[in-house]
Amino acid sequence: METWFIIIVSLCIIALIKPLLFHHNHRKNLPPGPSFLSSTIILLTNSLSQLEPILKSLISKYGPLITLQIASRLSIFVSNHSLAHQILIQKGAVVSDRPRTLAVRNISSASYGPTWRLLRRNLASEILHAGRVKSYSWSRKSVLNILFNRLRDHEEDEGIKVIDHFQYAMFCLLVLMCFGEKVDENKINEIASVQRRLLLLVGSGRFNVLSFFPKLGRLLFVNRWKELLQMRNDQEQVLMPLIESRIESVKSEARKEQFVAYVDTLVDLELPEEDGGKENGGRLTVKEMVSMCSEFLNAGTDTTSTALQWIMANLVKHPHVQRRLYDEIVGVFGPSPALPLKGVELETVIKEEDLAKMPYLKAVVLEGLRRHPPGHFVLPHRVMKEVEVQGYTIPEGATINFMVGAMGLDPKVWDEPMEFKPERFLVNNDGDCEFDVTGSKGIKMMPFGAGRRICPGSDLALLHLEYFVANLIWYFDWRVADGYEVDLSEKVEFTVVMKNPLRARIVSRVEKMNHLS
Ligand code: HEM
Repeated sequence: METWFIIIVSLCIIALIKPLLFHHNHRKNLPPGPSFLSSTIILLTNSLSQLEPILKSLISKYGPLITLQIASRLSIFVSNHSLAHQILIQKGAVVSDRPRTLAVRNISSASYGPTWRLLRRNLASEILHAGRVKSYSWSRKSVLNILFNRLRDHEEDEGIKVIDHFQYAMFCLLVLMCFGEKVDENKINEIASVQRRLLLLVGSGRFNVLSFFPKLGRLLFVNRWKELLQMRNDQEQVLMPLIESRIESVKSEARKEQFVAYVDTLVDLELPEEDGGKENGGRLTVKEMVSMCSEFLNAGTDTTSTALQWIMANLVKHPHVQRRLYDEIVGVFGPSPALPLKGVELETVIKEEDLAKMPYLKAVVLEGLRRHPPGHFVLPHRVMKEVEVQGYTIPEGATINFMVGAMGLDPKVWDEPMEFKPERFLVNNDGDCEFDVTGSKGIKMMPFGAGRRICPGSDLALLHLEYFVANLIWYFDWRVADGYEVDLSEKVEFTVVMKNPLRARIVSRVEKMNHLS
């Protein structure tokens, strides 16, 4: 018999006994949900994203606020946008912690407190503020060139599997912002491979038991624990030399004038004393910087390339939407320029400061994020102080999860929610695109979360998406590859990706011959 089976049975027994011992006073007033035994099995055998279909059937039985319980740990699921607003915005101060997970130093898993504030403020004010983002605009143009060259290598193909190129391009971009260096294709592939392995394994749910029961899990699932350590070790082997080389080169006066990379901002951070600040003289260790850089790379690559693929798939599937977007671009910037010879830099690109002139482009990107948010859940939040929601009591220590995917498709909020209709985001059908993606006044969808833990990279992500979509459509006509159908079925990896990746036939809008003549 499999060891994991014995463990699950034992955990189920603990699950049955422990709540009776410790939580009988709260149980009466908890949001409804299935029994401890069902909850335990559901939570231990699925990753958060794999839970979605099970949760949808539980919602139809119990309503939009559900409790699942495993041992003494409560997981609450919220599928309704106004409840999400009530909890994340109105009661944000008490739900902004994170559950304790496998200890790594980064922003997304930091407890709500001084260290989280320091790390998040550093990212927001040193890297993601508008001025700094603008200083990286040369890197976006450079990566657009890389992407175009890769696509043109396959222009004659029957159908290009574009996701590989999107992922590669996003990695190039984020690696540049993170380490400040252009690295060669082999190195990018090495970084991408080690980062994706980590993401996919964590996303598979195999490490859930280590997160739920960190001490017991390490003892009982020794091999799984070793596998995780090995992966972290591999990651350190790849990222540490890049960090160390950047630190060394910044020390030399000659490099000081160059642009600021994420690593540069981590070097001088002083951690609060109560959170390990005494070790290493209050500074982050290089291993901790590996975790921080890993978070930066994963947060900005997988999510954005997933979203880009979904958007382009919809533009291929709905030629009238692509046409309208193309007309808008031509209306603002004129006819598509000719592609330069391969290997020659693009002279003309749509500049990022001009993206704001295109409301339909913005609407297309927002519709992509509504219909296919890369994450169907935000990261779990931990309740810091007992809180009342809709007459129920959610106790301190409970975990709250928000069902982003379900909110974007709620027929009570969205007309024909399954359809791809960017115009729903336009005021008066063809005016401006006005939509508050932060949800601070009210939540209709929340692809970036909402409240104090909202994604700090949302503006950068929207810029990347608008910039790449606009330039890809200005230069190329995107068509369905022969013998292929755009299939919008989903598959859960770390993000929710296309089950059958997009294969598109990409035709340059202006023949190269025109340019040569
Ligand atoms: C389309 C692209 C992106 C999507 C859909 C996305 C979505 C999200 C979501 C749903 C969360 C969790 C919010 C919560 O727990 O309430 C999050 C957190 C986070 N994201 Fe993003 N994100 C994207 C791009 C980026 C980029 C480009 C960066 C930075 C380079 C970034 C950095 C982060 C960080 C550091 C957190 C943790 C915040 C915290 O715990 O305080 N994300 N993101």
